[in-house]
Amino acid sequence: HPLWQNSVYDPVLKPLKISYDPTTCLHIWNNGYSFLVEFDDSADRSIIVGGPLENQYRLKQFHFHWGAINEWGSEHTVDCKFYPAELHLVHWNAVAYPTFEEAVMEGDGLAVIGVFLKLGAHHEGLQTLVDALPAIKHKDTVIEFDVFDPSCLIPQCPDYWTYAGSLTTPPLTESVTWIIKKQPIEVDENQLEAFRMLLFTSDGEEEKRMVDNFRPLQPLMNRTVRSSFQ
Ligand SMILES: NS(=O)(=O)c1ccc(C(=O)NCC(F)(F)F)cc1
Ligand SMILES: [Zn+2]
Repeated sequence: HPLWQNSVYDPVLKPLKISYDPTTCLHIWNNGYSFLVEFDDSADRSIIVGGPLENQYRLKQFHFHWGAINEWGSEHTVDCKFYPAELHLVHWNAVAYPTFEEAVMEGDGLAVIGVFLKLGAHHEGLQTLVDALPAIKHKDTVIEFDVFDPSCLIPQCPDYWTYAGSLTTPPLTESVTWIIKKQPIEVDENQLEAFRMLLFTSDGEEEKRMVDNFRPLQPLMNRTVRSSFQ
């Protein structure tokens, strides 16, 4: 969604508090749309609270969206500008709902932190993920991933935009409180290229490179985007 132009500063918005336990990391896999790092969400061990949220939310997985070239790839824009990639950290409201699947259907069910990736310096923390990608080149391949702290992918700057939105892939349910960080993280060209080496296709099928796995921009309609900063 086009951020900034239609956003209004909300002084009531609190800082977002993020506390992840790196040992809740389970595995990294290629689901045929993106690559996901999944976490053990059977207890409140990796959670976010505060910001625009009423409850605390549990981390379930994170994944990315990216383009075939650096001119586009993100699912949100700032000043009409796309970033080459966007990270989504997906959390669910385990206080209000017994399962993730149920939370997906509720207006306050999910909270997704969006982080823009921009071309720049090498990102040490991301490299750990990049090194695992060749092992999950094909759809439905998975490798164990024991310890990873996703906080290393979230910029220090506390500023964010927030709005009530939806999943960006089917079933597109309107269950997401979006929290988009203003500051991007920097990654280098080799790291972006590593994303583009993944395949949408399974082993043995005709290879289709996993690129442009983003939803096209959607109209904001009558939604208000609030900013935590002036
Ligand atoms: N790209 S996004 O909006 O962060 C996004 C986040 C999560 C899901 C997801 O879990 N879909 C599976 C479900 F829930 F069963 F439907 C889809 C999209
Ligand atoms: Zn996503």
